[in-house]
Parts: sequence; structure tokens; C-alpha cells
Amino acid sequence: MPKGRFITLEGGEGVGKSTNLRFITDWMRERDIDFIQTREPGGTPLAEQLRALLLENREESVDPTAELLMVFAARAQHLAQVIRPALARGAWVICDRFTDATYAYQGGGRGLDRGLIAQLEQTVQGDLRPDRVLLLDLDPEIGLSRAAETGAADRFESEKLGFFHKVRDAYLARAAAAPDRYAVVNAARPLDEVQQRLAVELESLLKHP
Ligand SMILES: Nc1ncnc2c1ncn2[C@@H]1O[C@H](COP(=O)(O)OP(=O)(O)OP(=O)(O)O)[C@@H](O)[C@H]1O
Ligand SMILES: Cc1cn([C@H]2C[C@H](O)[C@@H](COP(=O)(O)O)O2)c(=O)[nH]c1=O
Repeated sequence: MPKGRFITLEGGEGVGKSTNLRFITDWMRERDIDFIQTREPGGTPLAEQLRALLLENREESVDPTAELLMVFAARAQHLAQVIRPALARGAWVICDRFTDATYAYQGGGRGLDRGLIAQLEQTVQGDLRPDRVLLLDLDPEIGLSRAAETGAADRFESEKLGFFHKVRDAYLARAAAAPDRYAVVNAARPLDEVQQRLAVELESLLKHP
């Protein structure tokens, strides 16, 4: 049976995830790879409803622990309904954000305890972790100005610059701690260069399951 791969695409706001997801899915289609594209928070009707609740701007401030639990509630549903079944049939899964975003946004940005995040990760995912995390890294000032061109700011995008520096630092710290599983891609480089780098990572995943 073919072995699926679990790939996640990560990074701060406006780093080019949507643009590069199109490149990645085209790359898979050209190789006749059985794959699904999905995202977090979201990926099922219930998880998409939780996403809308998490992203919408609201008067009431959101307690960071409530935010964390909503993220993991969406993830539990997404894993059960979409990710685990796809991997079980041998498909590749390319997911726009996953638990590294929780370590970066709720851990780094909100300052929640990493140990608590790790406990929830183990409870919700068991031993399942992405095979490769493609981390698009960019100075948040550049990312936010790119993101501003694509629409109105949601609840996360409305945070202050310092929040996004903490998010970036948390992502980079995770990548530095497990360099075999993370590919840090400089998203400040021209798009064709970014995509050449992504292609190298994808080829290596194809050759070395
Ligand atoms: N390497 C790059 N160099 C210059 N501009 C880029 C690069 N990558 C993406 N962009 C541009 O940056 C903008 C944001 O890209 P994109 O929407 O793909 O980012 P995103 O991370 O998905 O952000 P968001 O979550 O806000 O949609 C787009 O206008 C895109 O064309
Ligand atoms: C998975 C996950 C996501 N977030 C935040 C990060 C982003 O601001 C939004 C998702 O929007 P985008 O279209 O991917 O930019 O959700 C988070 O805070 N924690 C998470 O675990």
C-alpha cells in the first residue's frame, strides 16, 4: 500500500501560504499523487464554524485558554473526519497550518504554557506529527503589509507587531530544535526562488518516505 505523507505549511501572516499552496498542489497533481488539501483551524463543517468564531473580531476579549481549547477542539474533529482517514488510505495530506501554529500563536504570541500545549497535543493527536513542516519565514512587518493588501484584518491579524515577533520567534525555535522535520524557507526571497526551495523539499519527501 502507498504510504501517505503529512505535510504542513506554516508561517506568520502574509508569508505567502495561499500562493505557495497552489504551487504545492500543482506539483502533486503533475506527479499523480493522491492528496488532499486542507487547513486549520477548519477542514470540516464543525471545525470551520470554530474557525469563524476564532477569527471574527469581537467586543468581548477572548481568554487565551478558551482560544487554545477551541483550536484543539477543531483539530480533534479535523483529525477524526479528514486527516486520519486520508493518511490511512495512503494519501498525502497538505495542511495549511497545524499544531506548530498553536505553539507559535497561543504559546509564543499569547504566552501560554508550552507544557499545557504539549499535553493537549498528545491527547488529541497521540503520536501523529507532520512528516515535514514547511515554514515560510518572514519579517512580520513585511508579512503584515503583504496581508493588508489581500483584505480586512481578522482578530489575529489585528494584533500588535510585538505579538507577531513572538509568533515568529516561537516558530523558529521549534524548527531549530528539530531540523530534520522542518524546512525553514526565506519568504522574503522572490517567489520563484521560494518555490524552487519548496520543490527540493517535496522531491526529498517523495524519495525518502
Ligand atoms: N515571495 C514573495 N515575494 C513577494 N510577494 C509575495 C511572495 N509570496 C507571496 N507574495 C504576495 O504576498 C501577498 C500575500 O500572499 P498570500 O495571500 O499567499 O499569503 P498568506 O500567507 O496566505 O496570507 P493570508 O493568510 O493573509 O492570506 C500576495 O499579494 C502575494 O502575491
Ligand atoms: C491552526 C492555528 C491557527 N491560528 C491562527 C493563525 C491565523 O491568524 C489564523 C488562521 O488564518 P490563516 O488564514 O491561516 O492565516 O488562525 C492559531 O492562532 N492557532 C492555531 O493553532
